[in-house]
Amino acid sequence: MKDDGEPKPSHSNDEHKPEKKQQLKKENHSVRGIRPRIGFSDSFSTLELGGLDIEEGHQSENYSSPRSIESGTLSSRASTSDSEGQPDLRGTNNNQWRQGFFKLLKKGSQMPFHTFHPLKNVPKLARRKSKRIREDLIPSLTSPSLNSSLDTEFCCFKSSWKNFTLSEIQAATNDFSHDNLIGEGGYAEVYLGKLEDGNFVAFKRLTRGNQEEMTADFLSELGIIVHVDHPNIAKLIGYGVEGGMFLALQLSPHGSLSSILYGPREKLNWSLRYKIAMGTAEGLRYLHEGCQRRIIHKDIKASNILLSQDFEPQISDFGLAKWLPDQWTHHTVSKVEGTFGYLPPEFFMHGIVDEKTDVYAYGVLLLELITGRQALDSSQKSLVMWAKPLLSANNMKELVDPVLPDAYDEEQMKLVILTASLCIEQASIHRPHMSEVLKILRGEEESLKMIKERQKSKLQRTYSVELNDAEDYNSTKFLNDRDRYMETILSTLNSIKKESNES
Ligand SMILES: Nc1ncnc2c1ncn2[C@@H]1O[C@H](COP(=O)(O)OP(=O)(O)OP(=O)(O)O)[C@@H](O)[C@H]1O
Repeated sequence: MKDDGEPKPSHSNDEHKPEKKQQLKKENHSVRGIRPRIGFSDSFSTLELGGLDIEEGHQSENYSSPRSIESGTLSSRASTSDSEGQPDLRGTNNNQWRQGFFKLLKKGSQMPFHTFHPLKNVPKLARRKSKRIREDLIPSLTSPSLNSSLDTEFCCFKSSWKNFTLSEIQAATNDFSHDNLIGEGGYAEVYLGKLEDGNFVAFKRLTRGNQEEMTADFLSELGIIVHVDHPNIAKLIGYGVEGGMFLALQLSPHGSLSSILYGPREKLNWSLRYKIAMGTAEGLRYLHEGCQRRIIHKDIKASNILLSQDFEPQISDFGLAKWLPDQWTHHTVSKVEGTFGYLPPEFFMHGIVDEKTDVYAYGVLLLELITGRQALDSSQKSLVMWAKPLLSANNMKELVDPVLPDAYDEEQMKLVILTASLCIEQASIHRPHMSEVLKILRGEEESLKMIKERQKSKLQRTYSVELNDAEDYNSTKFLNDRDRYMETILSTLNSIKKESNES
């Protein structure tokens, strides 16, 4: 990048160098596509829009994820839990708007997206009640209610996003100059771009996979990010579909949390870390409970938390995110997607995805903020495994990042440690929802009391009841560990309460 005297992201100086690029490549990138991505249970955005070819008007009716084909499991669709009771997405009923979508993307804001008018009286989907998936409640793609919802979604697709031409992106990024490369994930390169009006943006260019894989990832990310609007979610400015697939995102001047936490982390004093913990929790609560649909991010990790000028965290990278219909308690996937070190046990064991998948990853993120250690260290040792004995022993001194010697608010630290402990509970039912997480982090009396009651009653329960509740976790060792763990949580709660009574 030319030195034009313009402000640059603080991380740009060294990240532009080739050595830094190599370093970026070693980051703990997300895994996508080990198992086939099929079935309605994937995000509507991926699948509904995934049938589109990037070339205008070229649309395959028999679309399927190329990963499914590669893994040879497409034909065994019915045997995967993804597909059980799933409606056929390859029906032609929605072809009309499928065909239109890429045309709209290419035409950009001249073509208003509210071509898709909302249908009135769209029935509100009921909140889920039972633990099991009610197949009779699964909306059929051809059912009027689902089509209505789709229309409602797309009426919200603002036309204000800029459709960048390739030459505009090239001009902004110095023709994808290495000097402008500010980030690299497993699936994309991110370039600093300077627009004609002098504003800076981040251009995310999808780089991995073949055309169809990239199309599915691009549309998945675009399909989610255009529907969300929250101060703690990365902001989309525009997109480009010429000569590749690009998302133009608001530039985060400090880069990602991982670039600071695993770089010059002395910069991250405790109050900034607490702010990042709170803001990320707010963003996740919004995704899970506050926006039009339940969105599971599925890849919460330090490199997907971007930091604004004043260190406000913004959740980014919706390449793996899923929409869950309200009637579904969870969604079962048949492939491992996400990032090692952040994935909960039920995901590894049964492919279960729900809000608690993100809650677990958020717990790992809290541990990273507390300890300054990475989710997986250089020898692939998990932070959770390292931290659990210290959490059980309530060993705050050993847990806390050595670069924060006593320079932290002890009350806040205790609350964050407590929250992390709860979020990484092995059994997902014992993890809090994000709205509860926020209450705990704020130290709200009522929620602390509730946790205390819950922990007490859990301690009183017999092992057999525990086993029914969480059949995955049936080793005596684990149950012993958990008892110790719960006792620690109780004692932490007692000390927090005592301190707040004294003050
Ligand atoms: N808006 C932005 N502003 C500044 N830097 C950004 C921005 N978006 C992304 N980056 C940087 O680029 C990196 C890679 O981006 P991103 O995580 O979206 O790519 P990815 O290929 O989807 O990653 P993953 O392998 O985790 O799936 C981020 O970790 C961050 O450092």
